[in-house]
Amino acid sequence: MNYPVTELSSWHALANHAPILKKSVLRDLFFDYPERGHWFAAHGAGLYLDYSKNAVNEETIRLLIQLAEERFLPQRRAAMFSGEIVNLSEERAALHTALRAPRDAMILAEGRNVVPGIHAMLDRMREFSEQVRNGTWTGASGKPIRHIVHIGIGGSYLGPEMAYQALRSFRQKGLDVRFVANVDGAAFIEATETIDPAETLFIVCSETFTTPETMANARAARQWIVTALGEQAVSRHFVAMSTNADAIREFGIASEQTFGFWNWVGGRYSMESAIGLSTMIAIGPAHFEQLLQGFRAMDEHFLHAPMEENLPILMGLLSIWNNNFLGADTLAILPYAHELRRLPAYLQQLHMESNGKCVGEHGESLTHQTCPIVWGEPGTDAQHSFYQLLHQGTRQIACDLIGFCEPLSGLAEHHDQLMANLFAQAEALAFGKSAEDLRTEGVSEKTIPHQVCPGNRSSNVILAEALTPYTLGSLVALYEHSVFVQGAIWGVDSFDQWGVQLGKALAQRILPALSANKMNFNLHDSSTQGLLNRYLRHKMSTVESGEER
Ligand SMILES: O=P(O)(O)OC[C@H]1O[C@H](O)[C@H](O)[C@@H](O)[C@@H]1O
Repeated sequence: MNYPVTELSSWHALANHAPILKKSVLRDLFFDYPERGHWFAAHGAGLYLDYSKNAVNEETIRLLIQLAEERFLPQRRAAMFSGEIVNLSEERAALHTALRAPRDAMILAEGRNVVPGIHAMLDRMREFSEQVRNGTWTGASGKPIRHIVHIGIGGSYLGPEMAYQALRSFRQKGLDVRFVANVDGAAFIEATETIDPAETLFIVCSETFTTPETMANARAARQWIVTALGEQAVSRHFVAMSTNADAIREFGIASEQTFGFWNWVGGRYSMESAIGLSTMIAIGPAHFEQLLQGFRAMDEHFLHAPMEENLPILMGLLSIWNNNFLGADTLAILPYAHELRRLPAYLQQLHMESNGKCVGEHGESLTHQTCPIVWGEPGTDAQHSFYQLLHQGTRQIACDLIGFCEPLSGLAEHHDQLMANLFAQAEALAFGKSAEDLRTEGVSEKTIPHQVCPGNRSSNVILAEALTPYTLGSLVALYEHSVFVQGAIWGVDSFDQWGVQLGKALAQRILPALSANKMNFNLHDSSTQGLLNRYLRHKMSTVESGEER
């Protein structure tokens, strides 16, 4: 397993095969094989994946599957699902799939079945959610809760916010959820300035319960409640999610209002754990169960579908192909659904924290490219900003276009227009527009070079019937497993994130100097010191002149 992927025979074969596909034109591939759109497609767990507009042929898929086998993907997949230690650097299992396992499943972590604990937690979440939703959980002054403020960052925030937006039409009316992640005080102020503390419940989410941003916002929230309602109100207005029960107790939140989870669930894989309490309160336990079923259905598909029909395996392998062999080192996530506008941000963390690594899981330096840069915006908005570069820029950019057959709004005509754009964009990316086409249309010779769209831009289209809790669960699990597949091929530890520690540590070193207005202590390089001095000079001058806002 510790063998560099670049030395495998399938990797060499793919490298030799790539120039043929680089030279091929998608137009010709479709011309030579008119049924291509039908055959280069797969479906499972409510999702349809059309990958025919990637620069691949049957030989490419065969070699990619060979690569997965040579990389022991089926064995690695089994190891993850069965609770083996797959996060080697932290010596942990990665058992997010257990979070959605059925009640009667048995999954062992360190010799103990984790499923009963997960369902006990889900039962408590259900009970609490119902109380908040039906008004029997009241604030300290007896008023029902109308506002939830979810405090957390990274994996303790991006999933819940994405799901809250995505499942807008399933939310309970009269109960809103706001999110505070950034340590910029503006985020807290914006979330709380128009709401009544007596009707507000804070959900503090942090796996470690030590993350400085989350702790600063939680302290601000505590102060906000205490100022308005008194110290005794804290217990009615706070709940917390963490693996660190001691830290929660120290913060002053009682164990009855604490929902734990486990260190074998990584933050970016935790939106269906207790971290999803705000989602459950917003959409209700029944819809949350459908979300879990969607996750579960994709887990089953990933486990059992043959590789050539397996959506996460195909997507993961295509990403490797586009990135490592065709040079498309960024991936644009383009949801054609207003409700999925936070999906690109969610998928950025999922991909880039998981696979943005330059060492392999055994500490060896890697010589091949790993995670693509993930970015994106919803269509059609993005068509009017960066699609110019997708169509005519100098780079190859892999695109995932995601759409739904049914509208969520009552505006059916809008939906046809939205989906027409999705289908058209995938077509335009693949086939472009040639000089001959333009000439036939009578375009002047002078502007032809500017109007030519070269085409041959790879894209996947993911289509589902409707954006429901089930579909969302399935979609998220599809990407989780695709990321796992890519990490397994590259040989990285997809479940640690050591790279985020350094900046955090340096910030903690700088903070005391800023708080104490201390200048010129030359602990830093000239650039950092210059910036600190400039910041402090301005801070001190505004304090002295009383100009502070
Ligand atoms: O949930 P927490 O412990 O507060 O961590 C929040 C986030 O911060 C860390 O720095 C990591 O980058 C993320 O993986 C994590 O999700």
